[in-house]
Amino acid sequence: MSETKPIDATHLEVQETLIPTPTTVMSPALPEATVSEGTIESSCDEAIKRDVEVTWEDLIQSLCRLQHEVTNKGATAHLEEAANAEEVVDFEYSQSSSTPDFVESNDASIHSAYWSDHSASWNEDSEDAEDQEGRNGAVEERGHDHAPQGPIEGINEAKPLEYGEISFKDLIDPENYSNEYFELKKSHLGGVGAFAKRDLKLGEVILVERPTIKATPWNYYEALDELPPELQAAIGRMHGHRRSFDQDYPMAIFMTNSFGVRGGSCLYLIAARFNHACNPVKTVDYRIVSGDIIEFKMKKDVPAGTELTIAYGPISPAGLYSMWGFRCNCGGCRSITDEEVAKIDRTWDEGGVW
Ligand SMILES: C[S@@+](CC[C@H](N)C(=O)[O-])C[C@H]1O[C@@H](n2cnc3c(N)ncnc32)[C@H](O)[C@@H]1O
Repeated sequence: MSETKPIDATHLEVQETLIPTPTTVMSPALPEATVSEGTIESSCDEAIKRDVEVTWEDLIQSLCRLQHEVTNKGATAHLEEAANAEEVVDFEYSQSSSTPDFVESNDASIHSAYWSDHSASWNEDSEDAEDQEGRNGAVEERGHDHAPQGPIEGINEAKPLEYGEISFKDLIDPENYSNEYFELKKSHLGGVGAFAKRDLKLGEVILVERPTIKATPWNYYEALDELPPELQAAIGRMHGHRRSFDQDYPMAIFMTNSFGVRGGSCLYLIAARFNHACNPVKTVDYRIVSGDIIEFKMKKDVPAGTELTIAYGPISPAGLYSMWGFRCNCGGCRSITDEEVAKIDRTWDEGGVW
């Protein structure tokens, strides 16, 4: 088990705006962010309602709108910046993300984001813009005092770990990771999940992690090649949901598990193991600080043994099915119907969303 101790992270710079979600949306030529201030609906839902196919353009447009809704003022600038640079724009997985308060604040059915916001704020429950600004300003003070930290036993034992650095020993065996707060083990939701080892309290920071890979879909394979074989093997064991027939498994792993950050997507071998629950039900918020360090904080009190969940982003149950391949049954959302599933499956049969 990794040891933890309070850390002094006041020097860390908090990232301005982040979109948390384990999902990344590729957009070499990013569509202009046509935004509305109204209710957020995913393109999948919209398409289903309109009885039309889900198209790549629908999805991108909807996510752009979501991003704007979530980050309010900040998103437009981010999108424009990304478009100018022809960058990938990621929507955290909400393995996205959601900006501060982001996801949750905007749509009851959407849940804050897995791969969260580009902002310093936690993707927790809604707060008004003024409050968010205040929180952003106060981030350093309130910040990292409970965060797990090294040194940790194992290969790196002699060298103190940086803030959020997970030991190599843990990274090459992530399925068995455990710290003071939670352990990874088999989940009834699917695959591996994170479970509270003791009663956890609202506000406790339970995980801080640096990315093992920070990349875009265009340089992901090179980044993967540069890792030690043990880390490549650990990544190769992760779950990957293929979103189209021409997506290979390594890319599916990256897309299923990475969180969008400014300028790319980050793969965190521990954070990626948290399963999804929609906003009202999720128990953990997350945010990105210093560009690419992810922090998970308890959103509510939970008893020992509870599976800990984050929201994969501002996304509907239909979107979750399309992007991550599961039917959300968290109790906090309207479950996707068999008819909707069949419609999305037909879209895949005809070539996938993107
Ligand atoms: C980022 S991974 C989460 C960790 C994953 N369970 C594992 O074993 O590595 C996302 C995948 O976990 C599963 N998953 C996450 N949340 C789920 C949920 N609420 N219900 C069912 N499956 C879920 C889906 O297979 C999804 O594609």
